[in-house]
Amino acid sequence: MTDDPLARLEATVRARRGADPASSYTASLFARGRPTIAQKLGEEAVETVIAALGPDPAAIVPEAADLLYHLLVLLADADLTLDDVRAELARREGVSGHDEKAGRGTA
Ligand SMILES: N=c1c2ncn([C@@H]3O[C@H](COP(=O)(O)OP(=O)(O)OP(=O)(O)O)[C@@H](O)[C@H]3O)c2ncn1[C@@H]1O[C@H](COP(=O)(O)O)[C@@H](O)[C@H]1O
Repeated sequence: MTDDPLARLEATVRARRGADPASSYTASLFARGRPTIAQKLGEEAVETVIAALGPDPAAIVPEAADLLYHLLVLLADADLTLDDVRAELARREGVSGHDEKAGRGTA
């Protein structure tokens, strides 16, 4: 078991795929499908933006947690993992910002 709560949450979310929707909010999201999952992610992104524009920076934290949770659900629904995202971030480390924006990054 990892010490990283985000990695533990990823494993829990992935384990909810195919579970009884009545037993778990995560399973109910998978049952509702990709459009609903994407919509929920968008809503949580907006709530994070609203918190960011408010007076209390600490209010961003719970919204960011909701956002990350729903991103993990989306990744799992697409059979993708945080390691896929880490690999993309690592790839970008070797690409200049200009080339990346122009879509000329090296693979
Ligand atoms: N981290 C989260 C987490 N973050 C946010 N949420 C849920 O995301 C929902 C977002 O709130 P909304 O008001 O937008 O949604 P809602 O009105 O409740 O429901 P809908 O709009 O989707 O119908 C809330 O129901 C939150 O409980 C989460 N639900 C579960 N987890 C974790 O996921 C794991 C699996 O949980 P279960 O699916 O409950 O087994 C556990 O580790 C949980 O801690």
